[in-house]
Amino acid sequence: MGGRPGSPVAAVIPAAGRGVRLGPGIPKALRTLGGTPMLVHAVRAMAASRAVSLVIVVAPPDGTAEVKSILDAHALPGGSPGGGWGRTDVLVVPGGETRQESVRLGLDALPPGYEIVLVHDAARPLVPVDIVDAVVEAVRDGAAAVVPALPLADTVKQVEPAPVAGRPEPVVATPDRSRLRAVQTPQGFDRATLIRAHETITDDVTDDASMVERLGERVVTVPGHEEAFKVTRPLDLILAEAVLARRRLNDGF
Ligand SMILES: Nc1ccn([C@@H]2O[C@H](COP(=O)(O)OP(=O)(O)OP(=O)(O)O)[C@@H](O)[C@H]2O)c(=O)n1
Ligand SMILES: C[C@](O)(CO)[C@H](O)COP(=O)(O)O
Repeated sequence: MGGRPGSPVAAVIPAAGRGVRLGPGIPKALRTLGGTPMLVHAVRAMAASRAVSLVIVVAPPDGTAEVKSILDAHALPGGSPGGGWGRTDVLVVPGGETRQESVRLGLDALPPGYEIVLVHDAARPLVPVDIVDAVVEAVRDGAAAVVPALPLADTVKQVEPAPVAGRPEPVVATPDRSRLRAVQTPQGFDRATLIRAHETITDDVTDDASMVERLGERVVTVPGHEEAFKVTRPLDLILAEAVLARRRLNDGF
């Protein structure tokens, strides 16, 4: 592939999940971190990259108006009309039943001209801009799909799942940990490849890059970052608050 040096970049942020594993409450993306909704942190993280000129937020299906008003309330003063995020425009569309469906609905709203697309979980609010830029650069250099990845700290076992949760599960294999990676977002794509993947793969998958793999296309990694972790369970929220507090201390506000 020849590379896409100057292509404008759009980011789709799926934010329509309920956050069941985080516990009862409002949708996860709207829960606050340091007093600011997680989704706003995620939009800021994308807009912090000079490459990203459009963010498409995929909101809970019954929460589009609320998400728009939250984003308006946190927009920068003097931003572009309807956007308010400096160089970056922000659109809000309703999401679906699964993450995969929400991403597809976000892609349906993608205007022409954006040949590079990032997909970033609202649930990864603290991803550093260097990771966003590294993913963009790798797609601009010609990769069809790019994922930020980290080595694992734990040994991983493959099991025969128990019919009842919590019961012992027979271990069937221990994959070589040195060849495993935990992958994060933003994942970056050549637009046409990502759209073809979403049109072709209909069974449930847990990330967009695996859909591209199933097309037989090459997916590559760039180094991820510990602070790009996904807020999934209650302890993650405590960790995210601590990371944010440390950043604010270091930045002097
Ligand atoms: N129907 C869905 C489900 C998930 N997501 C988004 O996909 C990202 C990753 O999903 P996850 O962390 O699993 O979030 P939830 O689905 O909200 O969490 P849970 O599985 O605990 O309910 C989140 O930003 C979430 O909002 C989405 O846009 N639409
Ligand atoms: C896309 C992802 O964040 C990559 O690690 C992850 O697969 C999302 O999983 P979830 O169960 O939808 O949170």
